[in-house]
Amino acid sequence: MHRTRIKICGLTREEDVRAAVEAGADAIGFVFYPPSPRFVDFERAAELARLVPPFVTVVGLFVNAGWDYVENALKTVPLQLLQFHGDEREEDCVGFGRPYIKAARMRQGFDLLKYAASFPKAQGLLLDAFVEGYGGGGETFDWSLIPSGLPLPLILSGGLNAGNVAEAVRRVRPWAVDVSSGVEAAKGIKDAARITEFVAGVQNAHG
Ligand SMILES: O=C(O)c1ccccc1NCC(=O)[C@H](O)[C@H](O)COP(=O)(O)O
Repeated sequence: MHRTRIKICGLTREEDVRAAVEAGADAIGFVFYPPSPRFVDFERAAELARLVPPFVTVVGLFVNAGWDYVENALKTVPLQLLQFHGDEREEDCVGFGRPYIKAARMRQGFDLLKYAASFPKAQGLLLDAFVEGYGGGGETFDWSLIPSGLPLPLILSGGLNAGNVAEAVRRVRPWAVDVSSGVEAAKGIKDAARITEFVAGVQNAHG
């Protein structure tokens, strides 16, 4: 079994970036969605990104953002991967000169295979729970809704934490996991111990 990659999302503080990198995160995410309690502006994100060493991917998360907004982010922040977490279509996600992943908001009756087919250029599909406010809600979804035969690497998210991530990895076998609320002391404030426990939980899943 491959090593499950780990992304920690919604970082706003220097100590949290350091804690994520130190714990072994493969990627860190900045939320560029102003209504979010985890929102950071581009200048702040650029400062935080300076703390990220090589081979840890810096991801920018957008929700229904305009073209100029994403372009401006890219001018200021060294983003290596774009995460589109809203109602974007394929044509809204390509053309920025960066790979992208697309979030799917999982719920009963949602046709994930059809959805995946509408993002042929995506590098991966991030499965999140359907929550008000688009994401970062700390809620799990029914993992049995995930069909087999997905054409893209699967990134599992939504309500993961140190207590459930090992079971999630064993059951779903995702390429990667993504967490925000589950490693927080408060919204936007990460907790170093919870980050370390979460990473250990992923590693435990591999036996
Ligand atoms: O974090 C937010 O506030 C947010 C707002 C709008 C869209 C997405 C958002 N976050 C997404 C993530 O942090 C993760 O990709 C994922 O949803 C995990 O969230 P959580 O359930 O809190 O672990």
